[in-house]
Amino acid sequence: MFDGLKEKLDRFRSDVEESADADTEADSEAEAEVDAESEADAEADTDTVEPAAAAADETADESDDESDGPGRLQRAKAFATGKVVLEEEDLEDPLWNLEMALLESDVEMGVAEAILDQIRSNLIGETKSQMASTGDLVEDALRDALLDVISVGQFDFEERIAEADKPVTIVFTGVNGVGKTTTIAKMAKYLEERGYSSVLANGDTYRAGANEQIREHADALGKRLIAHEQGGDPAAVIYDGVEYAEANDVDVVLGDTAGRLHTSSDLMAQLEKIDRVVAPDLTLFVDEAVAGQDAVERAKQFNDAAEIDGAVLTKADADSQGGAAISVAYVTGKPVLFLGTGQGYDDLDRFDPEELVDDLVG
Ligand SMILES: Nc1nc2c(ncn2[C@@H]2O[C@H](COP(=O)(O)OP(=O)(O)OP(=O)(O)O)[C@@H](O)[C@H]2O)c(=O)[nH]1
Repeated sequence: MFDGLKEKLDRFRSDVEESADADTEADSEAEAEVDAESEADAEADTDTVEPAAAAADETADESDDESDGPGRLQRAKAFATGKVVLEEEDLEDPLWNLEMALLESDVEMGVAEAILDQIRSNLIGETKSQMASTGDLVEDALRDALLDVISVGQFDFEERIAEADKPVTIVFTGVNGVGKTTTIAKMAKYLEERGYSSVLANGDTYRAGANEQIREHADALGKRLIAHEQGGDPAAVIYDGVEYAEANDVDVVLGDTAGRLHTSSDLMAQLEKIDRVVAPDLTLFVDEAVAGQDAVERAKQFNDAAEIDGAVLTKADADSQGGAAISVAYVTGKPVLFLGTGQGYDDLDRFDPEELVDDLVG
């Protein structure tokens, strides 16, 4: 998962190391020069001269140093005390390469910029002791920057379910073919393992064969399915699911919806009606991690049209880029809550930003 992105992040670390180490060598030579010059000056000063001439000499020395740039002197001094200052010029090329790498990985442009800004402000002027390598500094800066964008809006899903009045109604939205129905089945299993019963309600009354598809999952998992005829009212199906749950002490209603395009005003009217009729506790947007920027754009559009509470990204097992996983929360302000990591019912992982960042950067 996200292997391509991991490699690119790793390359950024070695880029900065190379760039900073090249400067460190130059600084070490500069420091030797500074030392040699001060020794020579000290000798000359003791041998000679009038105080006024010595003051003039000092001024000349300072302007010599400034001609090399104040940063160079600061770095030479820092080097002498076993510390090195990272400067903008050390990061210029590596940051440019990182930006390209993030965009190639389908990270949304605004998200890539936020990551770069954060890294820049974390690293520039940063000193490293001999104990902390440049690589460690870069790793920390990357970790902070990624965590900032990935963990936007996170909340504890299980706590939310535990605390909500039962039945809890969760509606799943998203375009078709991305793995919505499979995700609902996985969620039923996930909840069961945590002690919650669930009923499935097929609000996808649009697509021929949708009832059969979800029924297969319901049968395989031993779950009750509420379904109406094709062409029926999706809000009515989910409403029946809620009634069934109330009558039978079922904890969670998992409502599927038709996966028509987000540009369809029909679909949005349908979601609005579901909102009015059953007031879902959570609306989860489902899309494929592998769809990259397209998934990010759809998440934004769905959220604009019918507010979502969080996202599930499926097929993360087949995604080496990671762009959607990194971008969706920052762009929508709503958290990624789960990753689909395979076709089996157990392949639904709680999205843990820290774990993901450790995996990407560690
Ligand atoms: N590798 C992998 N495949 C997945 C994952 N989630 C779903 N799939 C597969 O994706 C395909 C489509 O999944 P569905 O659940 O039918 O998609 P859907 O969004 O419900 O499609 P519609 O019902 O047409 O809207 C199926 O073959 C699933 O097995 C996942 O996390 N990883």
